[in-house]
Amino acid sequence: MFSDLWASIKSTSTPVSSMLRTLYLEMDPSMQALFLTLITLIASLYVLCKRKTLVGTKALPPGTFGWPLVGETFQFLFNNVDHFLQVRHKKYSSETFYTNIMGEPTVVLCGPGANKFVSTNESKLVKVWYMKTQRRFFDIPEHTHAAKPKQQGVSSAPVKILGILKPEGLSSYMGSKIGSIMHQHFMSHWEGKTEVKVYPLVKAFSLRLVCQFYLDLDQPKFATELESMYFGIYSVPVNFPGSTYSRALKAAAAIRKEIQFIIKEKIDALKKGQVVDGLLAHVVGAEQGGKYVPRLEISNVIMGLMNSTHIPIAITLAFMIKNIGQRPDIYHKIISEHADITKSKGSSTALDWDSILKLKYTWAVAQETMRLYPTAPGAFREAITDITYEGFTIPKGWKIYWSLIGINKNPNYFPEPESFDPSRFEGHFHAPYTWIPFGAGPRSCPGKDCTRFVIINFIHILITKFKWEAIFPDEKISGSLVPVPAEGISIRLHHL
Ligand code: HEM
Repeated sequence: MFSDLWASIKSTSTPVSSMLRTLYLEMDPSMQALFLTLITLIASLYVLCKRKTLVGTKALPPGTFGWPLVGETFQFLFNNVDHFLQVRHKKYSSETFYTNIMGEPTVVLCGPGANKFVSTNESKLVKVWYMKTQRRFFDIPEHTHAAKPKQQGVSSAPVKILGILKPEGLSSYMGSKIGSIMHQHFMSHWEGKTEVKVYPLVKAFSLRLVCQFYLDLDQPKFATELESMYFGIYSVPVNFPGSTYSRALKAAAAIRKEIQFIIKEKIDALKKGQVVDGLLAHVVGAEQGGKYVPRLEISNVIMGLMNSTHIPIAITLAFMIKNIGQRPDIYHKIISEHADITKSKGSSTALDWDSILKLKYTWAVAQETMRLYPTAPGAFREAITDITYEGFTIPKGWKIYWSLIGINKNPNYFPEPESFDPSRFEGHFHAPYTWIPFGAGPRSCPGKDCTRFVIINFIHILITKFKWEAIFPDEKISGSLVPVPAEGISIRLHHL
């Protein structure tokens, strides 16, 4: 907090701040600490007074700002997110409340009404807002709200990548790669084993996939860095040595440096007229106004995609495998669904998109997994103007935390919410806007089809080669905002 405060004094250039700066620099270290404590106290009092004024003048939803400066950031980041929401829903008997997260006055919205409201008012009443962690890791300038590239038409690089994520691109481009990656993965990690730990294995698989797919690397890299960065997004952005945030910052810098180096290699090869293969070469080679797309831009897009793909796919696969292993009824239903496809295709090649679409029950199992073990708990927006929502005001400039999972375990929307029941997603659809793991509206996830493609392909190979059961069905789940299998999910394997 002190370092942030000092950083903001350093970066502002009013006469008062220059005076404070001069004063600070002339003090000895003990006086400097006292000085910062005093400033913090004064700032807290100021924030308290300002809050009183804000709360007094607007018809805000119920809620509290929590502690001065830190607000309810710690409860949000470190309590289980379901608990954070449930406590406040009970207290305020509403799916809308205000709080302070990451030093920002924030209204938390959840429920079908909120899902429809936020997703249909993108760029009209709300715009995307990134936490400091995201801005620092992905090099997003403070006031950039990263409108979708295809809407702005600025850069062809991200558009080219996102095009490949569409179903037709997935089958033709990713299909050939994923087939051989899965074959090698199962040969080296599963074949011949009688017991395995699933989470480390599926992480290794998805790491290999992202390295091969996005960077054209045969040898996977960045295992620790990508994980640090992913979980560092939900950390307190104070950069002291050893903190989650500091580790994640270092990890992001290391990944960016390495990716830029790989991009440079591709550019050099292209300049020499060599034939360069792979998605990255395809993007790097795309010229904009006679120039190659800036390296920084490409590396940020690639980092974002690696981050969105690696851990979410691994966590979803791990919990899906665990639940299938605990439920013979689900296992048998999946096996019979895959039998026809296996007969016509064989089990060692990747399934094409048409086959993926036929495997509806397997997707229902994945959907139920994402309901109970969601990897994208929510997203931030900023109010572009004073917004009236359900009779309350969300003042202009306030942040909105759009909880995508707030009703995932609400019995009004999902009866017997704790039971793993894929049939909820079969045939009859749940009510609109009740289940949106990939978001909704113009900023919804462009990786939804890719997720479905990878997960179903993986389960297809697994189910046609093995039968399994979970060794510790009651294994604990760690993680507060994103669920992580605490012990890695051990299963007993039987080769078919
Ligand atoms: C379990 C898997 C996944 C889940 C649950 C998920 C969820 C989400 C959600 C909820 C958003 C919207 C955030 C918002 O509204 O601000 C999002 C955005 C995004 N996702 Fe995914 N995602 C998954 C996998 C993927 C994959 C595999 C990719 C890449 C291939 C991907 C790429 C992206 C990108 C680039 C965005 C930003 C879109 C934008 O800002 O317009 N995601 N994801």
